[in-house]
Amino acid sequence: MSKTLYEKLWDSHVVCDISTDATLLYIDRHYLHEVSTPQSFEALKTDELNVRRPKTNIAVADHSVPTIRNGRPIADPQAAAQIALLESNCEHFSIPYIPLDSDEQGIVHVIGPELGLSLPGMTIVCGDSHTSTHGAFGALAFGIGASECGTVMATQCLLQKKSKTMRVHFTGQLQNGVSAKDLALTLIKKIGTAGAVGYAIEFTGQPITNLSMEGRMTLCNMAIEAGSRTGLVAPDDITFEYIKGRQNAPKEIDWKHALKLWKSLKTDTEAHYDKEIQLSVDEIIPQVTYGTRPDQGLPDDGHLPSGNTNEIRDALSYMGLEPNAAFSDFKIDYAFIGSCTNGRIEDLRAAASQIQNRHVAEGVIALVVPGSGLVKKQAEKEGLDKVFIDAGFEWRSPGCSLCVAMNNDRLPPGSRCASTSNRNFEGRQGAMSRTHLLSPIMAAEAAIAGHIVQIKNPN
Ligand SMILES: CC(C)[C@H](C(=O)O)[C@@H](O)C(=O)O
Ligand code: SF4
Repeated sequence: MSKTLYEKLWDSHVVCDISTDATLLYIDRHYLHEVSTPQSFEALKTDELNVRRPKTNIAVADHSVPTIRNGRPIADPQAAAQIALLESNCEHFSIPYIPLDSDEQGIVHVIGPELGLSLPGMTIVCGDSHTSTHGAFGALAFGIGASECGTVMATQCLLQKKSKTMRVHFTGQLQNGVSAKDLALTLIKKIGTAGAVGYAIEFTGQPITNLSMEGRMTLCNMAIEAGSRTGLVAPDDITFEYIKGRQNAPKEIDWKHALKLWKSLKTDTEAHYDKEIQLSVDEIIPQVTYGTRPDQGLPDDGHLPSGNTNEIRDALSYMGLEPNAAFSDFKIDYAFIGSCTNGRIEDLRAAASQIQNRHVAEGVIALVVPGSGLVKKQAEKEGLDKVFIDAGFEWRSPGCSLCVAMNNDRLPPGSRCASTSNRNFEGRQGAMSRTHLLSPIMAAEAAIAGHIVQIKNPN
């Protein structure tokens, strides 16, 4: 029987079907961070359970870590306690933990792939909605709740309801300066934040297979912002090339066996998707959101909507914007380049190349926060840190940073930020703060101009 990639991944992990709505799935990899796990560890302790296979788990602190590290203990007592708890829980249950001072520390969705821990064909879970990121490798990856994290640790299994399948097929030729972030924002603008609820999305078509792994991760990362817990790209030579030689990637004979399996991970030609969407990328321009949901993308003419629904009126009012105003009216106070959406080396390269000896605008605070220590190291090797610092950007240490107001990096009320992150909800970057989602080159350009700019001729 012909199968989609999702069905192949699902079927190869079924332990047993419990009912039409519940299947017990085997879980290959569990990522942990400090925010969603305290309660799961507590449950294990209360029920006197052990972790079934400790080495399939890997933990790292990212959400609450300060991105200015000065060697002193973490000043914020809540963050310090959260991180200390993760450390002691990992020690207690023999779960591998990446310490804060390691080069390998970083945002969980950046470090997993980078260390060769996210591989094609796996089931990957984490108590974090952006676990969809790892689907870029042709893995069945999805976010789970805190109590489910405990179940996975204790049993290596999870009860799940099978999703319907959706193919998002891209055609055409990407214009210069248009990135995976723009594809994601365009799709979300088209289908809405609930457009893919209940579906596992598979991204297909030449513009997708042309994307680097970084680009594919950006796209799958944002599948959740369209309502889908799972984004998938079938693995190919670009995937294999990315994985080869990474710390935890299979080696020698194991690599050969793995490759054989991985090459079979694609949707059969006759397979049926429950829903199909086609998108031509020819006309896609760099995107920016104006509102308080990722699907509130600015119309392509660069003017805000007229505010003819309560929803749009409320969004514009929160964002401090006038109906019908033009693009360039979005004066910014902050620019943020980072997060698990756009904090990878390719993102930093793109932003740095946009700077071209120019300087951050007066009054704008611009942060570059590499997604991991390894990204930071690589960027420094390439001299990107110098490009950013010379241009007036702050060069920080890895963490979720301004993507989420759970650490020291926070926007003051009423301030406006051009941000490469994935969520623009009210208060996301700090109480009463305003977020515009966009790509790394758009963020760099906004930082320099002091307002959002429609890039016509990107470098
Ligand atoms: C804190 C965490 C559970 C949350 C998530 O689930 O995604 C966060 O990472 C986010 O981006 O909002
Ligand atoms: S970078 Fe942002 S989206 Fe990603 S895991 Fe951290 S808080 Fe969540």
